[in-house]
Amino acid sequence: MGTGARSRGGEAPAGMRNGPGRTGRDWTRRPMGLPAARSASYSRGDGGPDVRRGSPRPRFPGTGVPMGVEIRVEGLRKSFGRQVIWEDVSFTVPAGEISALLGPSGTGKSVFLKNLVGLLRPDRGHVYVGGGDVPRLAENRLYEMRRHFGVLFQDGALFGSMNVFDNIAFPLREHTRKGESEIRRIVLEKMDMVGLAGSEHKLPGEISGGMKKRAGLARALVLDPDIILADEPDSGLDPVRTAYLNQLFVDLNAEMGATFLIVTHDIGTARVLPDNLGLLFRRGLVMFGPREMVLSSTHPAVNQFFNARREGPIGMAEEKDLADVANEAQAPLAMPGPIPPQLMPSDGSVRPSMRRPGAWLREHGVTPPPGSFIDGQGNDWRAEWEELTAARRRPE
Ligand SMILES: Nc1ncnc2c1ncn2[C@@H]1O[C@H](COP(=O)(O)OP(=O)(O)OP(=O)(O)O)[C@@H](O)[C@H]1O
Repeated sequence: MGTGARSRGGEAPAGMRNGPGRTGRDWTRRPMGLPAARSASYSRGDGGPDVRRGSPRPRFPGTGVPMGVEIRVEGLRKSFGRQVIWEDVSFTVPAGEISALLGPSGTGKSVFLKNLVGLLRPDRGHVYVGGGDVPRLAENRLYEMRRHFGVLFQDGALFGSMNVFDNIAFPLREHTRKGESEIRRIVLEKMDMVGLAGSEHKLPGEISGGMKKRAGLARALVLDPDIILADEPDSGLDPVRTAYLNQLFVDLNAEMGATFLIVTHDIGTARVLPDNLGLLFRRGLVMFGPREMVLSSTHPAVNQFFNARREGPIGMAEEKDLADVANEAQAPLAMPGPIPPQLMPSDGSVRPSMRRPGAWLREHGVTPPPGSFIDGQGNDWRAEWEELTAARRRPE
């Protein structure tokens, strides 16, 4: 894949350093009560540059990689009739980074993505993207704004009667005045990127679930979006296909520098793929922040969810009986599982937004859970990082 240079593998970016100021942690101590946080803010700016077409995209410092656009969400609330889905959601999806949003079924993750692109309107609140506030954009500006998003829907959302090529070409024919030869060049390039070369003439009914997802992803990429939203891209995929898809996201982010927000139920994906993690629960955003912050958290819902445990406030029907939660509160605190090394681009280069393993923990005086950063070969990535990345950084 591409030639863009990138080299900043280092500490957490400035705006991400405002996590809780904790000191060394005793893993056996239960935190005082259930934190009731409904929102988390890791704002890195004012909504980013104006991304109307024609303005040059900023680049990651010291690299040739263009940087995507941040999404800043403030005080968002959404209900359907009397059903409040979530409220007071505030956080920033950092530009050019990979973020993942998780939460028990029905907590409104898909509804949240639809609010970001203006397919649904919130009751109140703001979604700032590239100088505009999505819920308040007039229809023509909203149409223009959507060109900055590439959206991968759960099932790929392909038109059954069109072959793969025409499905992927659809946004180019709909949104641009490009000629057919230019469209062909772009479509084949994106098909190649997602490993679908040679499948142009197949109908969606003739390809596997994984191929449909990749076709949906190629279609999301054809307008060179600044932001890619993916709604459960791994649903229905076997673990091997999921691993390939995750690697593809990492490689695409390394190549394009776009901002990725991925909704997933897959804890394995959440633990190794993103730079940032968020959890929706109890009609709000419980936590959003750097992967190491979330995976080392002892917040009961966060700890329970990201370690896939039964013990904690999340029950089968979203919330547990309060008596059960009170009983469990007597038990010693379950230690977060080891934080795995983050997935590297397949060419071994360093993505601009990747942080040195353990950087956030060290900066905040948090002891890593035992066994953290050890890969399948037994290498400790905190020790190996400098050596490995120095050899693998691409020249500018
Ligand atoms: N257009 C709509 N009208 C009314 N209710 C809706 C609409 N869209 C979604 N909902 C409701 O909003 C809630 C959240 O749905 P959503 O699909 O966003 O959940 P989710 O977290 O993505 O779930 P899952 O993980 O199971 O995919 C559900 O109760 C759903 O029924």
